[in-house]
Amino acid sequence: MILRLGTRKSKLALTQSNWVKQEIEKRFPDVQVELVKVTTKGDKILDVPLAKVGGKGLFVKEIEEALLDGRIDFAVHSLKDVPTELPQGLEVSVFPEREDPRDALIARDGKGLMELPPGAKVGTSSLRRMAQLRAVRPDLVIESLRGNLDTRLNKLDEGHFDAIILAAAGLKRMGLSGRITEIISPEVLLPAIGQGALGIEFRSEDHETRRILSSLSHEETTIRVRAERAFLARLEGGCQVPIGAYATIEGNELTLEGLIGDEDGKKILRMKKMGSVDDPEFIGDELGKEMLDAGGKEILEAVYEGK
Ligand SMILES: NCc1[nH]cc(CCC(=O)O)c1CC(=O)O
Repeated sequence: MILRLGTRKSKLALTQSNWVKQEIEKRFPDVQVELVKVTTKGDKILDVPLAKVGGKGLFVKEIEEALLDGRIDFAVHSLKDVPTELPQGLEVSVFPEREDPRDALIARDGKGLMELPPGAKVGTSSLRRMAQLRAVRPDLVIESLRGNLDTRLNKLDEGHFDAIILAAAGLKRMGLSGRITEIISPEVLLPAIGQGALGIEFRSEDHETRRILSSLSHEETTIRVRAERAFLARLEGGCQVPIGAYATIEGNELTLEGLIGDEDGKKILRMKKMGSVDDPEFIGDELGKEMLDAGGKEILEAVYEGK
């Protein structure tokens, strides 16, 4: 049997898709996974800060069209790029074991975040990173940095920046963890919702594909990302607003920490909620509600108005 896996063409997407292909073929000797390359809008617009392009799901829309058309059977996404609302008939419900969810600093001369000289130029295009960086190091000059991983590292190496911030997971998956000069603690930079996790998307009615993909599902990852994504759904935010959420599990207890900030890092609301691992959606939704009521709503409205 052949399963067609729709993938973006970036090196990271291909690495992730090939990893899933291998894992499936290892478990199901009579299944063959065939990669089908799909170009997304997010891959074409590489010169404009993503926040300005707007629109959720820039990296997934064309892939979802291919899924709905039946040109492909499933797709592997970086979960943090996947909006909470999906087209009718599709679902993202299989989550393999999460890679490192934290952000990483890559500095040209090996310095850590707090050792960067005053006024150092730091590249990132994520509003979440920008807001939190400005809160701890208001002196840094933060500038937009887009493009795939190689492009971003090249811009650092060419001297356009003193340091850049990237998700540790992408670097690790590509074998580039040697470039990391500091893994930044979630206490300083709360990660993006779903960062470091993969989400596998398929047609809800395709039971055979679901059965095969389910074998890759990782329980702890699934509980954590379900809580984080319920928080995101309550905030109705895409990755274009300064929000983050990070879930951890100890025993039967789930802790979810959420963040809502404004772009200049002047207002940052950070709250935590704990509960049972049995109901991650409840914890995510409740934390979202509590944070909106505690001033998050006003912060988000001001961010949206500025656009
Ligand atoms: N928004 C881009 C994006 N989407 C997924 C990753 C890689 C890490 C991951 O799987 O979370 C990245 C790059 C980055 O943020 O540095």
